[in-house]
Amino acid sequence: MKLTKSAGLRGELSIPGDKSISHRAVMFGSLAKGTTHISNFLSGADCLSTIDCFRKMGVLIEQNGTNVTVHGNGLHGLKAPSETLDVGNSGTTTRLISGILAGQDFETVLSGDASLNKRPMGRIIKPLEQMGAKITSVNGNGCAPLKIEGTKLNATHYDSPVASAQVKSCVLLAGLYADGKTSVTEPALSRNHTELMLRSFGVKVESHDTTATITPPEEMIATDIVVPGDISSATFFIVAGLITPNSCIRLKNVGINPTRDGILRVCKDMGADVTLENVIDNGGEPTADIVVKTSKLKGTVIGGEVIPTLIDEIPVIALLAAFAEGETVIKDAAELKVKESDRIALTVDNLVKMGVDATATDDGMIIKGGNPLHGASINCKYDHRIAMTFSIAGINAEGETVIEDSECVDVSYPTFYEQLNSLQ
Ligand SMILES: O=C(O)C1=C[C@@H](OP(=O)(O)O)[C@@H](O)[C@H](O)C1
Ligand SMILES: C=C(OP(=O)(O)O)C(=O)O
Repeated sequence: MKLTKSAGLRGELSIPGDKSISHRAVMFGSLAKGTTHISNFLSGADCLSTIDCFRKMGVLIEQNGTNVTVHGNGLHGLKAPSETLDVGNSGTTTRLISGILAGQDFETVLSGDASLNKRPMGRIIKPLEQMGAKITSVNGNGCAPLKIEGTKLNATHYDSPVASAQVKSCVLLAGLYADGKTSVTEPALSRNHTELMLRSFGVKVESHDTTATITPPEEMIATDIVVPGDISSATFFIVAGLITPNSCIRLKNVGINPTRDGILRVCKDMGADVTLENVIDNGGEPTADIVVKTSKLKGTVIGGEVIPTLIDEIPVIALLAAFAEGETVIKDAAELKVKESDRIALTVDNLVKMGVDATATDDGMIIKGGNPLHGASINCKYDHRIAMTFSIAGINAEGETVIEDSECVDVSYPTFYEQLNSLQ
């Protein structure tokens, strides 16, 4: 993909469905009794991997674009797959499904693409083993492929060393099959979509501060899910609207769950002109239209408890910081090193390539704003969020920017370039 400087972005976008919520709707619908209708489903490669895995375990799932119907098999109705489950590029699919598979009465093997098979799975192997699960890293390196021999599980309490919704969700989902209440405490609250959605499927889940507790149900009951727009996807256009001169963009129907809204807090701290309209409280997963205008920005410090609420947005927040006056420090974000790529190194390297004063640190980065950007050839290492971040950089740089392997945006945002073009 080739990009050149934009004269301004104007118009409105309907942001595609939330990736985290789309994954969970398919998983929980598959385990429920009855039919779950999902609307505004994210038809991105990661969520399609989740559909594929459950189809291979005998669940009838019909997909018609953003409408998905899941004919659930019930809590104990999954069938042994006849082949390895392909989790593609998706950490969420891998870690959440592992919790479910640990409690089945059959064996499965999970494997993904080159990036996925390098990501750490020890973080789920440890708590699952504490519950009595039989789960092994086939190559003995703590990564996928994973072999999971389903078995009876013991209820447990797990103190997670990381604020990770994938780890928390894995343990809670294994808890569906445990012999009593299972709880997880995390160092800071991560996204709570699992807790909220399990409740809407009739499961008792209690949340107190950073602890979530599940009581294993007899059955889960199907329900309909309307997926809000993905705030992580919206953030590319929030940043684009703020840094591109002469811009005014309305992003419609974006999920603003407080465990996901850190970007809005950062925008406020940086002095950005971002307003929320049509705020709707959908019972736990609120939505709003986000209106963004070109702004004069100032640097800030981003760290601590806000980090899990904006973890996937950090590469593009770093770009925002490059257009702010003064220094921005991003800290407590070492988790970025174990995403689809090392997002600290790759973000900083590519920002520097485009002329930004950016330095990587052990747990984040320091960006001094104000340097003009110039075009560059960007190797995104097949990381969708890096490809989109540097596409937005490209429309704000002198000369031409080329994004290699830009098709990887399909992982979370297949219509990204179409929507970007519609604003020019
Ligand atoms: O639970 C989820 O849906 C997700 C949790 C986050 O990962 P971690 O749990 O590893 O922080 C996030 O980065 C990922 O994109 C989606
Ligand atoms: C980290 C991400 O996803 P996952 O962990 O599901 O691969 C992401 O979408 O940025």
